[in-house]
Amino acid sequence: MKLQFAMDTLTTEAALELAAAAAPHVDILELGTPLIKAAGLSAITAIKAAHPDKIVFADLKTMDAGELEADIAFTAGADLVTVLGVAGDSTIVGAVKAATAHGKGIVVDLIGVADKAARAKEVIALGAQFVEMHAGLDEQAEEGFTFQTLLDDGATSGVDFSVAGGINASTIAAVQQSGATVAVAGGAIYGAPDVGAAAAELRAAIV
Ligand SMILES: O=C(CO)[C@H](O)[C@H](O)COP(=O)(O)O
Repeated sequence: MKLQFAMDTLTTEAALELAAAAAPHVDILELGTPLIKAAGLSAITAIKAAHPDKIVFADLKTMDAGELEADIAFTAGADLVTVLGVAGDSTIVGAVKAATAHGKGIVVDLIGVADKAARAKEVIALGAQFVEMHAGLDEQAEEGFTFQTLLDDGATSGVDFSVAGGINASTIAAVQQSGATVAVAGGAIYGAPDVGAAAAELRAAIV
C-alpha cells in the first residue's frame, strides 16, 4: 500500500517545507485543494521540480470542464488529478482524455457520493485510474463520524481505491487490511510537531 501525504496548507513555501520533511517516507505528494486555490498551479510545478521522483497529486476536485482543468494541471507537472464522482460522466471522460494525452492518470474522489461502491465501478469503466473513498474535513467533524464505511465501500467496490478521512497511525493498519492501494493522510502529518517523524510513523505502520 502506498502512502499519500495531503498538504492542506496555503502557500507554496509551506508546502515545499512540508514536502521536504515528509518525502523520504511517502510515495505521493498531494497538493490539497486549498493550496491550489490559494497559490495557483505554480505550486504544482514547484513541488514536482523539488521532488521529481515522487508522484505529484493535484487535488483539483474538478466538477466541470474536466478536460480543460485536468490538462492545465498535467501541464503544470501533476501526475494524478482528481475529478469529483458526483460530476457528470462527460466531465470524467473529458478529464480521462487529458490524462491519456499526457500519459498520466485521473483519480475520482467519491466525497459526497451516496453509493460509493456503485459509482466506483462506473468511473473505473470510464477510465479512471483509481477512486478515492473520501470523507472530507467537514464530514469528519460531524457527530458520530466513522470511516469504517469507507473501508467497507472500498472492499465492496472490487476496484482499486484509496482512503482519505482523518487517517492516523492507529487506523492506517485497518485501511491496509481493507485492501486499499493508497492511504491518504493530511492532518496526522502536517499537524504533528515533527512532520518527518509523523510520516515515518505512518510508514512504519504499513506492513
Ligand atoms: O481532501 C481533503 C479534504 O477535502 C484532505 O486532503 C483529505 O481528507 C486528507 O486529509 P485528512 O487526513 O486531514 O483528512
